[in-house]
Amino acid sequence: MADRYILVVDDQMNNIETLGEVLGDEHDIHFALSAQQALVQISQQMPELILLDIMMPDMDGFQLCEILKAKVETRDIPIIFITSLSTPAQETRGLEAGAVDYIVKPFNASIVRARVHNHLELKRTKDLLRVLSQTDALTGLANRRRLFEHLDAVQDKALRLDQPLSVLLIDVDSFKPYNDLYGHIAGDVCLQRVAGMIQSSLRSVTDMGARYGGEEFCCVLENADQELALQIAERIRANIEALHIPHLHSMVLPIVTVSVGVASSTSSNRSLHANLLMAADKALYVAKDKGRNKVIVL
Ligand SMILES: Nc1nc2c(ncn2[C@@H]2O[C@H](COP(=O)(O)OP(=O)(O)OP(=O)(O)O)[C@@H](O)[C@H]2O)c(=O)[nH]1
Repeated sequence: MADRYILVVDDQMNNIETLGEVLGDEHDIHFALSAQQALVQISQQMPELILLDIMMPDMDGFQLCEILKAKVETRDIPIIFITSLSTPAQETRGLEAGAVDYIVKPFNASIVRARVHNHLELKRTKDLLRVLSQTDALTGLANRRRLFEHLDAVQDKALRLDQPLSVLLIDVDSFKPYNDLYGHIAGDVCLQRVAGMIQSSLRSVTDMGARYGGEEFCCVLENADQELALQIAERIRANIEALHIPHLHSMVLPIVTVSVGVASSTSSNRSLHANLLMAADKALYVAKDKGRNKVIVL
């Protein structure tokens, strides 16, 4: 698979070729002849695992490992040192720099294959667990934990880049009567459809939809001022209405509708950043109070 490759970093071409022969049948192998070249390649496409030599001119393997472990984007890439430096002190230094393993040359081909296999399995399991721990099981949207992590990150970014940031709080109207009339399982299906429509009404790269609570959703809109946030909120409201999911006991219409609270901040109004959710919640309350199926900004 193109997005699953192993990067071999070694200044000796013959070492790269040997590892290519050992692993090439089962893995996509890319190589870099220096630490600098490796950094460029990693910034273009993230490898699944790195096999790293230590003694290289300019920057050695220990330094490269430390740089990669210090960056959020690269710190989870497993690094295996593969080197002729064999003292316990050198091996300790490699493992303390953050490597998952340390293989001394000359190596045994089947042991290298087995270790690479094991570390890839471990990495894939960790990745899967991370995704599961950040995903809402019913709707597939981001869960609250992921939402708050994301909000922290985008708030910092908005301040740094001097960009506006908006959030939407979306609540399904009269959902208790929906459950009471159609049953809890139908209620779950309704939430899935609403979540799917929220997701597909957002901009793909800059927006995130999350399940905030039971029948409540939150969207984080990067680089969106109040005007754009209102447009997106209205699109979500109208698209959900257009699903025409029957709801004969709704106090609004005989179909499922949502109310939306909108809050926006600009970098000239920094104090709002911490309070965006609270402001959106107040706007949502007003949307409910004014009859539901509405988008409100205060
Ligand atoms: N089916 C289903 N129902 C849920 C889930 N989470 C929360 N609910 C239900 O959502 C309903 C929310 O009801 P309320 O908070 O009273 O609000 P409402 O009836 O939607 O009224 P308004 O929000 O004021 O329009 C409750 O009956 C919850 O049991 C879920 O995961 N599945």
